[in-house]
Amino acid sequence: MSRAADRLKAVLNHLDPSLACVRASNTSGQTITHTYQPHNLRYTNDNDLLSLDQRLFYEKNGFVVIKNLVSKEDIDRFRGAFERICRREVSPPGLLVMRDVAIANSEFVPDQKAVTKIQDYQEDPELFRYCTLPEVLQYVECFVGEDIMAMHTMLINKPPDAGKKTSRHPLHQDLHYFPFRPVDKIVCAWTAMERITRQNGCLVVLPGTHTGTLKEHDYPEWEGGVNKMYHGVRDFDPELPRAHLEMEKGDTVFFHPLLIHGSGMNQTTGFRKAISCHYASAHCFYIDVKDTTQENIEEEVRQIAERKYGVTDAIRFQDTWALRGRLVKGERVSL
Ligand SMILES: CCCC(=O)SCCNC(=O)CCNC(=O)[C@H](O)C(C)(C)COP(=O)(O)OP(=O)(O)OC[C@H]1O[C@@H](n2cnc3c(N)ncnc32)[C@H](O)[C@@H]1OP(=O)(O)O
Ligand SMILES: Nc1ncnc2c1ncn2[C@@H]1O[C@H](COP(=O)(O)OP(=O)(O)OP(=O)(O)O)[C@@H](O)[C@H]1O
Ligand SMILES: O=C(O)CCC(=O)C(=O)O
Ligand SMILES: [Fe+2]
Ligand SMILES: [Mg+2]
Repeated sequence: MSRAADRLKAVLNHLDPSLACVRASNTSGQTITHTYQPHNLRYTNDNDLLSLDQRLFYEKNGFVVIKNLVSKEDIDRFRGAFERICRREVSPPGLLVMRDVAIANSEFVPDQKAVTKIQDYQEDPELFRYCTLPEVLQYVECFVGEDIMAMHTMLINKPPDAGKKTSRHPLHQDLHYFPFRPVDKIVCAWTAMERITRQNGCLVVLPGTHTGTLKEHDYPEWEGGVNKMYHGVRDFDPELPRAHLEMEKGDTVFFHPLLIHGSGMNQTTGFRKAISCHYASAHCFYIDVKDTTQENIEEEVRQIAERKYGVTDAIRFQDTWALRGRLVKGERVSL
């Protein structure tokens, strides 16, 4: 970032919000004038980590990619932990193993369906280390503040498409799954565990959609089938510009829970891996989703809990989150 921008940032931090514009001099003594709109910086905090350009990018687009954030060594360790789970050498409590709806052969276990993702790895110490990495948390703090909960953990192992396009993830907003607010105090960290391209199904985002509202979600009408709980935004404007986020091993994208995103099919023979965690401020609060568009996902979670644990109404949707959430920094307040 330029010196002038640095100085502008310093000015902005001490500015009376009622002022309409600021003037600063650049290094050659010329006066530059910038319009200051306080609401433009509603999504990020200043902790001297994100540059002003990166903050403005997130404010405008709803995501920011940080190159080479997680080390290759750590990623190799996460991969090892994932393989141990696939080989059934370990079975952390609460872990959900999901197999692709169309695939019958696994990467590691013959005669088993391929693991397409594991979810809720909070009791696997090696995998959960990802959620506590200081290099990740320092960025998370820029979005949610100092008291941080790790709410939702996944390792996605997008399989080679079996020919039915079921390896796609429909366009969606993650907030659809979350009964907690405020929305701006939630952020996802998603780290590429290898080189991820359009070929193997990179993340696809609709920049700027984080400024909208939560939309109605349901299963897309795809001929080849859709994975359980992979709801998509019901009406989205197909003309909206898309950004295909091609990333290298270790690159990490932070994105807002209203940002519409998905991923395309994996047209390679390898399994495309990414590890992610959704963080929320520990000051967030639970909401009741009854009579909202989120009722349909609440009902599906209830059915799965019933099938898996034999519980019916004993556990509320909010409780399933309170049980899985883990404090990773500061103080646990209301989540
Ligand atoms: C920000 C958040 C974004 C997201 O989290 S989006 C995705 C959220 N996904 C999830 O929460 C994962 C949901 N998955 C699950 O709960 C389980 O994997 C699932 C689908 C219940 C299967 O559980 P298991 O009991 O381990 O599997 P099973 O082999 O006994 O099958 C039971 C019945 O489920 C079916 N099934 C299995 N995998 C599926 C799939 N991928 N898509 C759709 N249906 C699937 C399977 O055919 C079987 O059906 P049936 O009982 O024979 O009629
Ligand atoms: N009808 C739909 N409803 C919801 N999501 C969709 C629909 N059709 C496609 N998508 C999703 O839109 C996203 C972007 O698809 P797009 O075709 O732009 O990318 P891709 O398939 O990754 O790349 P490429 O165009 O190179 O094949 C993917 O997440 C895909 O799953
Ligand atoms: O890794 C991917 O394909 C995206 C997964 C995703 O967006 C999700 O599970 O919510
Ligand atoms: Fe998502
Ligand atoms: Mg496509």
